[in-house]
Amino acid sequence: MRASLLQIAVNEDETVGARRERVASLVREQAGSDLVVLPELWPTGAFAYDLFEEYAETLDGPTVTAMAAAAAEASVWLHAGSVVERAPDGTLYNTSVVLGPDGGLRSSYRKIHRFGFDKGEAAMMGGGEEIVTVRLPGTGAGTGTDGTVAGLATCYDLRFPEQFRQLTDAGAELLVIPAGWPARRREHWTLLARARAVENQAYVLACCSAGTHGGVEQAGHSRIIDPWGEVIAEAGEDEQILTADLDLSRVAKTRADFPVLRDRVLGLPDPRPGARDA
Ligand SMILES: O=C(O)CCC(=O)C(=O)O
Repeated sequence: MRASLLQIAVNEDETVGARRERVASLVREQAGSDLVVLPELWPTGAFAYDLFEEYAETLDGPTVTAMAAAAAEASVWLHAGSVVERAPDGTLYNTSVVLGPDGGLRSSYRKIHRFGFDKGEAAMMGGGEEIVTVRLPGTGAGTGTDGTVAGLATCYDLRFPEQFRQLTDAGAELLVIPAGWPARRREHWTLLARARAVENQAYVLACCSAGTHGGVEQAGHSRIIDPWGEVIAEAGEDEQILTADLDLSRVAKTRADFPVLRDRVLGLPDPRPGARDA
């Protein structure tokens, strides 16, 4: 599978509409890749809270429509990062969408762990309630059969390993993580993305924004990490396109050769009473 991560610069001197057109044209240029990935909330910026209401959209709104057309034109699977979704009851969600090579909506995922400690996204948005995997027919080790299973998570979710373990249990071989991670915690971004690859023995596609918006400089440093934890491609701090060829057969091979997932002890006992005081 050839994967391309588009580390988009999200700056305030570009309008949402202009960025949408620019990103659509970048997606169209990725013909030849199997899977293209965009960052979290790239239309507005993950920290541009004042734009969330104005640019909230349904999943047939302007961003998803433009991305669907671009995916179909390039004939690629497109993880279109996330958008501010307005649900029928008016609730806003940070929702990732996956579009097929024909432009059809194949899956969506509402970010479960909202960032902001009761402010920002955590105050403005509802939290997702579903663990989401999506099968990408025509890609990976299963090419020609049933394709790769991707597990979806977004930005702050990266800090919650239990979500990724559930994705692995649901069959994920590839973990796709769009983000708008702040530069001031870049070390956490790179460390945790690698940890999720090692502990789940899965490929990780971690796609962050670049630029600065809402007063928050973005971390960049998008990464493609293999199931052994090796970083096979890494971006710098500016807008960049990162492309790598993934050998999805390495997921099953790594899990068979070094079978830590098999060695899990499920249902660990409760802590021994009083152990803390011993
Ligand atoms: O966990 C972090 O440090 C950053 C998370 C974040 O920026 C987000 O989820 O939007």
